[in-house]
Amino acid sequence: MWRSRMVDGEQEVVYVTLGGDVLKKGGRAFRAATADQKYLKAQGISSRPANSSIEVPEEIEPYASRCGEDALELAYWCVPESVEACYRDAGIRRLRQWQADCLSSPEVLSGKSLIYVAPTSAGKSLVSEVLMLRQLLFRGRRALVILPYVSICEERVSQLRGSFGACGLRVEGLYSSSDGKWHTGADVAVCTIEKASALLNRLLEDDSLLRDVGVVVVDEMHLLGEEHRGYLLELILIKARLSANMSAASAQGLQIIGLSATIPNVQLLADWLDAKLYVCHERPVPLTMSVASKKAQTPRDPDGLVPLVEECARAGQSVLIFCATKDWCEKAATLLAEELWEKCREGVMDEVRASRIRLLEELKQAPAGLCPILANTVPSGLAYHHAGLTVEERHLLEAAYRKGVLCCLCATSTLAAGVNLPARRVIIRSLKVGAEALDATRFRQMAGRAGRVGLDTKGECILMTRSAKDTEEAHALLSAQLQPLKSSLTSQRLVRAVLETVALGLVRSVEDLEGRFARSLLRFFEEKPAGSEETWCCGPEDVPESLLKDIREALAYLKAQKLVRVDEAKEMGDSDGPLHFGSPQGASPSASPSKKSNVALMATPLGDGVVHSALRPTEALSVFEDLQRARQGLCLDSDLHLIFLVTPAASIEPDWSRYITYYEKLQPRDRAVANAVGVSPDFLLKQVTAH
Ligand SMILES: Nc1ncnc2c1ncn2[C@@H]1O[C@H](COP(=O)(O)OP(=O)(O)OP(=O)(O)O)[C@@H](O)[C@H]1O
Repeated sequence: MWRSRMVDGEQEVVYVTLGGDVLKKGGRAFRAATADQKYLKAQGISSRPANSSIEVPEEIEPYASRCGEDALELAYWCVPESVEACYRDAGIRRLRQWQADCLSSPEVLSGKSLIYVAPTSAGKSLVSEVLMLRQLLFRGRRALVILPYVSICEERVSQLRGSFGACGLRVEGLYSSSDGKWHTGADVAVCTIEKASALLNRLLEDDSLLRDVGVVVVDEMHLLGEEHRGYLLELILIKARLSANMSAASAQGLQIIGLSATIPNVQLLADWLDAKLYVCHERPVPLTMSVASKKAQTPRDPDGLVPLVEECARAGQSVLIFCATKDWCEKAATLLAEELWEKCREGVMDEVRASRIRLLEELKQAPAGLCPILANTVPSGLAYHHAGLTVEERHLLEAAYRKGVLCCLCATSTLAAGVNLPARRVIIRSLKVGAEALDATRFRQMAGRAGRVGLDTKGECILMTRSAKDTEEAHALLSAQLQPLKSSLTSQRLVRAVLETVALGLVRSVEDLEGRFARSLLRFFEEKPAGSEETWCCGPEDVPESLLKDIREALAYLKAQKLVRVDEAKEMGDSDGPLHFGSPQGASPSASPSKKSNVALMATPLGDGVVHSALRPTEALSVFEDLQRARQGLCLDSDLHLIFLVTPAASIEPDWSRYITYYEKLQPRDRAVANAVGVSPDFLLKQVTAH
């Protein structure tokens, strides 16, 4: 394929050969392109999009002569030589046995969805990368990678650029301040959940989802059950699959690859996505877990943290300490630096010492300047790490820890869920995370950081306790199972799902909503009666009553808020009705459609606006109400009204008695603005009484 890419700010045209080598535009590239095309034509593969995919790359040169018989070789899976070399540089020479077993399904290699489960640090990313490469190189499709946090997105972008870049593939990160546009030249988009949802809506509007995207990779898929963001992840997959089933391109299909932690009902995910399930329990570096209860220690170190760190410091091993709060992190780093100052320096190579001094200089140059705590701790190879640090500071400290310049980080739980920074020993100092109790999911994430692949022969996790009750709870945590996955797409979240699917034209009638849409929900698979039909083409028969009731309520709400219109007069005919899937294109639906419920559903302009805003319907309606009020009279006497209008909608609950104190101090003109936007004395009184 010919590609255009930016190199040092200059546009450069390159040819990527069949074998994945990148050649600059010129005589050699043209000769290679002609030879490749001739060869592919002889194999019956034309350059027309409909016939251009290489279904069995193992039969095509140069892969045919490279792939051999050994499934642990990257070449066996048709990874181009150039990419293989990059993996080798990163320490990946051969696949692990479980990785090869997981890939070894012919159905998955030809595009069936896959859910796989493996312990932390098992090397889950590599499996998804091999499958992505097949879609990108041999089918000419694009890949969407969805990750839960910005920090992991950054890490994955640089890792994928390192490996995929070698064969001319371009990787784009869509998170934080990115404009969220997937530029045409980029083959892979790496996004957070929120950006992925907005991006998908845009792709669906352009009708380019199925034409372009061949694979969606979802990391940490068990987050689907998470209350605040999980529903958005479910909605992304619902929209993608509804679209895949509607498109004429569905023959090519959309492959969903989900990486999940061990949850008791992981089979549910596979059933829902009609995916193959692979489960591996092996950890490349064995993990031991223990509880350390408080012993009589020094007044400065009542928990006995210092000896646990000292043991590793003396052996030159790295330690991660998880603390409940930011304050604890800073205090722990200070305490350890003071207590271990001399010991931490013994045996430290001059080179490391010089690197620590350089790190201090770099921190000094960072926009926030050098924090006095870090100034004290870094020379001993210690630092704290929490959300109070700036992005630059965090990057500097993470890089230093990775290189071994720092040997101990005192961090909050966000580090466990974010970047990949393993340690020989993980110490969890409390059974609390902030004010909340430490649950099994977070505990596993933290413990999973123990043991660095290739560097350690084992990993250790020590859970510190302060009382007999704590010790009992800690032992329970060691053996605790994660909670079974349960859909969080309920009430107002279900309202959003109905609105988005209707506005995007993925659901076009009440029958469609109660049939195909209902069957695309994870809840349908949680609640469906045994033996019920699983095909998408059925109507509401078999859909559990409670689910139908909730969907009808969501629709009633949307109608009442004038976000969706139900056009009773317009019955959906065969030409404009929902496509019926699971049956050949154009074949009549197997379930006889009830004409009565086959009435058209469409979003109103306000409904479309709500979807475009990417806000929750309730938030968007409240913004709309504010804007309508502002249209009747915008108060420019002071800045308050404008500030109110541009403040992002957020569901925060203020301290109402403090709020009243501020309200009482407002100038009369500002108070008039407050009254005009609905913050009246009556309203405030009600809030104080209610809370
Ligand atoms: N076959 C392999 N040979 C050597 N190293 C490997 C192999 N596969 C993966 N790795 C390395 O193992 C480390 C962990 O891999 P990865 O981040 O994919 O793990 P993971 O299973 O996604 O873990 P987590 O759940 O913690 O994110 C990485 O440094 C990766 O380069």
